[in-house]
Amino acid sequence: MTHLSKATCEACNADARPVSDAELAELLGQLPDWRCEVRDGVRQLERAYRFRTFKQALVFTNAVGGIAEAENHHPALLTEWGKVTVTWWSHSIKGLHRNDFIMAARTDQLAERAEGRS
Ligand SMILES: C[C@H](O)[C@H](O)[C@H]1CNC2=NC(N)=NC(=O)C2=N1
Repeated sequence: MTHLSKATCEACNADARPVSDAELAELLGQLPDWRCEVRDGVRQLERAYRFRTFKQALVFTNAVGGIAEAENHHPALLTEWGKVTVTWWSHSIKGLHRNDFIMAARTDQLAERAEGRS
């Protein structure tokens, strides 16, 4: 089975299939630091990363923006002093697609290489 971070996103349109409850559990098992939140009935994947400085948080924020642009799949990003909260979901299906788990795994890869993690 391909690790999520090595998988590629597929084009996701309004009739794409959301992950099932069983797939959600299985995919979350591969992303132990992420949690599933439900906001206005929309399932979202979320993780906070901590940094020593705001500048390092901002550098990481821009790096996540870079992979989002490359894959045309975009997160919500909350950048604070010492912390970046990343939230992935698929707007087109108002829920979670396999793409969101791929991008969460790719986000973890960026974090592993980021400066100033605390
Ligand atoms: C037109 C463009 O491809 C779409 O709007 C893309 C852009 N980025 C996106 N990002 C996310 N998270 N969900 C989407 O449905 C989405 N759709």
